[in-house]
Amino acid sequence: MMNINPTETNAWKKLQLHFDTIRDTHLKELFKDQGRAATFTIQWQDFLVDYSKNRITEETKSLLIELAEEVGLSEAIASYYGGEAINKTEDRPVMHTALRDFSATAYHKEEVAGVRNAIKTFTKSIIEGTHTGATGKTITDVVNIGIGGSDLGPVMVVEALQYYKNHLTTHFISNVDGDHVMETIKDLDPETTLFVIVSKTFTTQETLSNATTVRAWFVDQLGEEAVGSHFVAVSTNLEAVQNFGIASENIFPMWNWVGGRFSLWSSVGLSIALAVGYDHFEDLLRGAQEMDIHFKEQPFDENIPVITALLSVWYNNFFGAESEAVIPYTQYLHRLPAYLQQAIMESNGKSVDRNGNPVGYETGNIIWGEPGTNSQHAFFQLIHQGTKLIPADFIGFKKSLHGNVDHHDKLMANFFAQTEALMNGKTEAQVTEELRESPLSRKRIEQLTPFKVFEGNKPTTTYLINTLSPKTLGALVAMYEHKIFVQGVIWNIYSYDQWGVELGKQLAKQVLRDFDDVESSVHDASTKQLLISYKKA
Ligand SMILES: O=P(O)(O)OC[C@H]1O[C@H](O)[C@H](O)[C@@H](O)[C@@H]1O
Repeated sequence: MMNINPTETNAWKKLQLHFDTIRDTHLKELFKDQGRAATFTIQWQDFLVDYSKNRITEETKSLLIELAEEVGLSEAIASYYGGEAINKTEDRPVMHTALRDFSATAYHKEEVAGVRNAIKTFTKSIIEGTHTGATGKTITDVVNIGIGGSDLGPVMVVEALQYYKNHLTTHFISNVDGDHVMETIKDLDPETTLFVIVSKTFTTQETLSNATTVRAWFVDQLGEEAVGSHFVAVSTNLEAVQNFGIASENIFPMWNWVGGRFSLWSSVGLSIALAVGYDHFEDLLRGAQEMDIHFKEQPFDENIPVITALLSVWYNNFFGAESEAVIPYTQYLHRLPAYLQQAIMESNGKSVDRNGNPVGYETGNIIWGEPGTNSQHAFFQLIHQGTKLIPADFIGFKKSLHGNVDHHDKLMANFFAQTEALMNGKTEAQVTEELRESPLSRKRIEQLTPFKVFEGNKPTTTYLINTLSPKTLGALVAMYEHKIFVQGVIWNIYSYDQWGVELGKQLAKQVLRDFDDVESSVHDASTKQLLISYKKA
C-alpha cells in the first residue's frame, strides 16, 4: 500500500482543472455522441453495466484511471488478494475472497473447505429432517440471532433468494429490543425450532442478551438437555460460545481474517444455506468468485468495481455529492440498501488517513435506497427536482422469476423511464408546449411552468442483469465489496476497521450501570435530565 494523499497526485490536479470544464455540461449534450452508450458500457457475463448516463467524458475516465494508478491501486489489489495484513489498525489480512475461492491455490483452502463441508452436512440434515429436535420432531423454523454483519448479510440474501427457498421458515432477531425478540418467538414452537447464534466476537451485547433470553425461554419449556439439538453458534470465539452453553460440535467456526460486514460467505451464511440449501449457497459463493476474478484480472477501464468506485469518487470529491442511492427494481432486494449501508458506511466512514492524519477531503458517502417503484412514489421528487446531486445505481433484471411478463414490463418500463427522465429532465419550452394543450389560461401556464421544469443532468448507473439467481447475487454483492476497497485505496483510509462503533457501546454500558442511581450519575445536563425522566416512568 502506498499511502498517498490523493489530492496531492498529478491526476487529482488534472481532474480539478478538467472538472471546471465539465461541471456545467449537460448529459444531453454529451449524448450527442451516438457512440457514447457503447463506449461507457461493460458487458460481463450476465451483467450489462451501462455507466454512460454519468457526467463524464473519455478524458474524465482516463484521468480517474490515472488517479487509480498513481495511488497504487494495482499494488493494493495484489496485497488484498495476497493475504497481507492490509487491515493495519487491527493487524489482520482481509480475506473474504478466500471464502469463495474454489481454486487449487486458495488461501486457507483446507480450513475453508472443512467448514463448508460442515455447513453442507448440517444443513442437509436439517432440511431433510434427519436431524430432529429433542422430542423427535423435524425442524420447521430457523431463527438467526445476530446483529450488524452477523445479521444484515444473511437477512439480505435470504430475502433476495426467497424464490429459491425451501420449506424452512427463517426468522431474524437482531435488535436488543425485547419487543423484537418476543414478537419473533411468541408463535414459535421450541420443539421444531433451530436457533443459530451468530457473533464473530461473541461479546456483542445485543446478540448475547437476545440469545440468553431465547435460551431461557427455550429451557423453560423443553429443559436444559434439549439445548444441544436446537442451538448452534457461529463464532471465532469458541471458548465464549462453550461458556454460553453450546457444545463444541455445535459451533461453526469463522476467522479473524474475515470482517463482520464481509462475512456472509463464511459460516455466518449458515442461515442462508439452511433457507435455500447448500447448493444454492455454493452458487452464491461461485458467483462472487467470478466477480473476484474479474476485479483482479480486468484492466481498469473494463473493470466494473474500479469504474464504479471511480465514478463515486468523481461525484463525492469533485461534484460535492454527499450521498448515493441504490434502487433495486425487484422487491427481493429490499434489504440490499440496508446491507450496503453497513458494508459501505462502516468501511469508508473514516476521517483519518493511513498515516494517522486528518484527511483534508471527503471520504465515505451516505448510502440509502429502497426498491423501485416504491421509491419513485416516496423520495424521487427530491432526486428529480431537489437541490442535491444524488448519483443513483439502478439495478434491474431482464426476466422476473415468476414469469409474469405484464408486471415485469411495467416494472422495467419504470426502471428505464426513470434513468432517462433523470438524465434529460424537461425544459421550459417542453413544459409550456405541453401546458398549451391544456385548457389553462396563458397566465396560469406562465405561473406553473417553473414548477414543472426538470433540470435533468442527474447521473445514474444501470445494472441490467439477466435474472436474480444465487450466482448473479453473489457477483453483485462482491462487486460492491470491491468498489468499497477501491474507494478506500483512493481515499488513503483503512476500510476494514470500525473504531467509530466503540464509543457508543462503551457509553451504553456506563449508562446501564447508572440506571441504578441516576441522581448521582455524572452526565451532561441534557443526558441527566433524560435519564431521570426515563427512570421515573
Ligand atoms: O458478529 P459480532 O462480533 O457480534 O459483531 C456484530 C457487529 O458488531 C459491531 O457493530 C461491528 O461494528 C460490526 O462490524 C459487527 O458486524
